[in-house]
Amino acid sequence: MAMAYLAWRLARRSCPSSLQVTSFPVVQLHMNRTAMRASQKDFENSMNQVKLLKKDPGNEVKLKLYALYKQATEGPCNMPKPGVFDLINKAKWDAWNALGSLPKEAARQNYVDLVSSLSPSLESSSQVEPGTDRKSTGFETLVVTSEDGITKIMFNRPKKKNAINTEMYHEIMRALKAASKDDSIITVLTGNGDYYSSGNDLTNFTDIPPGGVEEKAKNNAVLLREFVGCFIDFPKPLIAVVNGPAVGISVTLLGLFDAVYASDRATEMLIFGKKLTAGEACAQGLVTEVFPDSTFQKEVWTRLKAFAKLPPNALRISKEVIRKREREKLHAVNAEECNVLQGRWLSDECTNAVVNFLSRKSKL
Ligand SMILES: CCCCC/C=C/C(=O)SCCNC(=O)CCNC(=O)[C@H](O)C(C)(C)COP(=O)(O)OP(=O)(O)OC[C@H]1O[C@@H](n2cnc3c(N)ncnc32)[C@H](O)[C@@H]1OP(=O)(O)O
Repeated sequence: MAMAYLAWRLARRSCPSSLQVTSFPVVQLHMNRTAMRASQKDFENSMNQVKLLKKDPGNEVKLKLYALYKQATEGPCNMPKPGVFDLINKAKWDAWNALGSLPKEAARQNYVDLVSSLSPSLESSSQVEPGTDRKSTGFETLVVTSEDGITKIMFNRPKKKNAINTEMYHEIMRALKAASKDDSIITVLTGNGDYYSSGNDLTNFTDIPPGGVEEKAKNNAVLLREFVGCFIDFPKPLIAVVNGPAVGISVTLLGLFDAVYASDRATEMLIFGKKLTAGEACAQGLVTEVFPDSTFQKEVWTRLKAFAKLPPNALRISKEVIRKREREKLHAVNAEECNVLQGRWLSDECTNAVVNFLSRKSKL
């Protein structure tokens, strides 16, 4: 895909000088959390978060929280059953009693999960204890976490090399919109597994609506325009942590990030199907800085943590000043390219390329 204007912008981008670093293994932290049961600390953080709920979660959820809290701290219900007219205490007793012999640890985990699922309705988490790791649920294709001023949006289809299917396009847009409004200072996109992303999921082209391929191409153009538009308009510093190879739309988007850090394991496939190494992409201004794969995560996250301590308003305003002149033009180019692509998706060349890929492993 030739995005001439972006390519021109990228060619002007220079690699900034090094910044100081400290240790910040965010990825490891996240993996440990998911692999283990909720700790007492997680439980206490969740109790604090409940106090910050902006919206009333409703009686059903409050009863569930009460019951899980009692079960986690005292074990199975040990109170005499209240009388039928003591409605409130009876409802609480019923909820607790319904948990039966659920172990304390499981109740603690369920409590943490339940609070985590309520996180979109949390009050500004600037009031949340520093260092608290909040994980947003409700995403099928992403893992979204917020910690130490950094919202991390991680593509999470590693078995498909993080190919972007229709659901993932929508979820990325949703995550970006939420990140633009949350209390994080910077937003990071990265990939889970050995790829950053293999670009558009080519099976997207096989799901043909009743209006046929023309309707499909039109829908794709609308989706792509909105998707790229979210990146053009994103108000906070946006950083790509390119952990492995990047292909197609995932490369094109890099031009809309404020910094792109790449592992030297990353290769990018660009115009004319040429593969660029991360070093070559850096020399061309597409990548800000390249790190050896062995130290990539540690060095990059350390640096990002330092960024996230910078004054948030100054960062936002600087981005606005730098980007506002080009935003209108980028939207115009985006609209034009989506129109062109709508036609290209109906071409024999595109059909053949998709069929060739899908028929490699008899996916057709
Ligand atoms: C709204 C529409 C927007 C359109 C604009 C966007 C345009 C683009 O992004 S164009 C670029 C599209 N991407 C590609 O053409 C890449 C296709 N993939 C590959 O060439 C290769 O898979 C690879 C080089 C990325 C990796 O090769 P390899 O290491 O040999 O691994 P596999 O091919 O076995 O892949 C593992 C697994 O993942 C599936 N997969 C990988 N990429 C995609 C993809 N882009 N779409 C769909 N599926 C993908 C692959 O089929 C394998 O699946 P299984 O066979 O089920 O294991």
